[in-house]
Amino acid sequence: KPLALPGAHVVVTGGSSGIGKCIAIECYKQGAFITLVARNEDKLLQAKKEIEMHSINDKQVVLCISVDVSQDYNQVENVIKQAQEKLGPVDMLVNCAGMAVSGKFEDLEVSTFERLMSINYLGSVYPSRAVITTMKERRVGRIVFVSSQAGQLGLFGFTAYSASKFAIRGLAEALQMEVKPYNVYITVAYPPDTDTPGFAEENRTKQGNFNSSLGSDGYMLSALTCGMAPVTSITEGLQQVVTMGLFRTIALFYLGSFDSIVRRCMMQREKSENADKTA
Ligand SMILES: NC(=O)C1=CN([C@@H]2O[C@H](COP(=O)(O)OP(=O)(O)OC[C@H]3O[C@@H](n4cnc5c(N)ncnc54)[C@H](OP(=O)(O)O)[C@@H]3O)[C@@H](O)[C@H]2O)C=CC1
Ligand SMILES: CCCCCCCCCCCCCCCC(=O)[C@@H](N)CO
Repeated sequence: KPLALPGAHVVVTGGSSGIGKCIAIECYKQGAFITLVARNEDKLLQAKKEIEMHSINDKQVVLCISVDVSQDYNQVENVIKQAQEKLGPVDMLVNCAGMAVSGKFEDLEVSTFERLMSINYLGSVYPSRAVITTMKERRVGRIVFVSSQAGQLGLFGFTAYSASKFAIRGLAEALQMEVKPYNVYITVAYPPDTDTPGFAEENRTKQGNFNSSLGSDGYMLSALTCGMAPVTSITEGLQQVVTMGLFRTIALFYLGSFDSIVRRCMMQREKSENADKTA
C-alpha cells in the first residue's frame, strides 16, 4: 500500500547527502514535511536549502537534526521526540545513514568491523526503535532500510560492509512479520553500485514493496536471494518460483567469472612482486 506523501512527516537519516538527500527531495516534491538527520551541521543546512527549492506549497518545512545515529539510543530517541513535537508523528522513516569501507579481510582493522556494524546496522535499529511504537499505535507507517546489492551477495573486499548490510535484511524480515497486523510496512532497498539521482526513483517506495531493487542485475539478485522474504504480490511470488532455476544457473556463471577475476589478480600481483624482488 503506497503511503500518501502530501502532508506526511518523513524522517531521512543520512539525508544531507547522496541517496538520502535525493530521497528527501523526491518526498518533498510530493508534498511531504522532512526531517533530515546527520552529523555535520553545515552539510545539513546546505541540503535543507537545496531541498527547499523544490517546495510545492508554502506550508512545507525541512527540519535539520544533528546527531550520530549509531552512538547512544537515548540521544536518538530524544531527537526523534523533538522532531515529532515540531512536525507531528513520523509517517515514514528512511534509514539511509551509512558508510562503506572496503579492503581485504586481513588488511581491515577489526575496529572497522565494529564501526560499520554500528553505523550501518545499529544506526538503523535505533531510529526504527524510536518510531515504531507510535507507528503501531496509529496503525500508520513505513520504515525503509537502505541495504545494498552487497547485502544480497558477498563480494571480494566487502567482508565488513556486506555483513552489516546482510544484518539489515534479517532485522527487516523479522520486524515486518511483527508489525504487519498494525498496518506498518517495511521496505528494504538494495541499491547497485551507482550514486545517480536515479536512486530516488527507486527509493520513493511509492509501490510499497518489501523488496526494492534496481536494474536487471538487481532484479535477478532479489529473485535469487528471496529466501523467506515476504512477497508483495502473487506475480512476484510466481516469478520467483519460475525463475529460480534459471537465475541460479546464470549465477553459477557469474561466480565462475568472479573467481577467475580474483585468481587472475592474485597471480598478476604475485608476478609483479616477484619481478620487484628480482629487479
Ligand atoms: N552509493 C552507493 O553506491 C551505494 C550506497 N548504499 C548505501 O546507501 C546509503 C547512503 O549512501 P550514499 O548516499 O552513497 O552516502 P553519502 O556518504 O553520500 O551520505 C551518507 C549520509 O549519512 C550520514 N551519516 C553517516 N554516518 C552517520 C552517522 N553515524 N549518524 C548520522 N548520520 C550519518 C552522512 O552525514 P554526516 O557524515 O554529516 O553524518 C550523510 O548524510 C548508505 O547506507 C550506503 O551504504 C548502498 C548501495 C550503493
Ligand atoms: C542471477 C545472478 C545475478 C548476479 C548479479 C551479480 C551482480 C553483482 C553486482 C554487485 C555490486 C555490489 C554493489 C555494492 C554497492 C555498494 O554498496 C557500494 N557502493 C558501497 O561502496
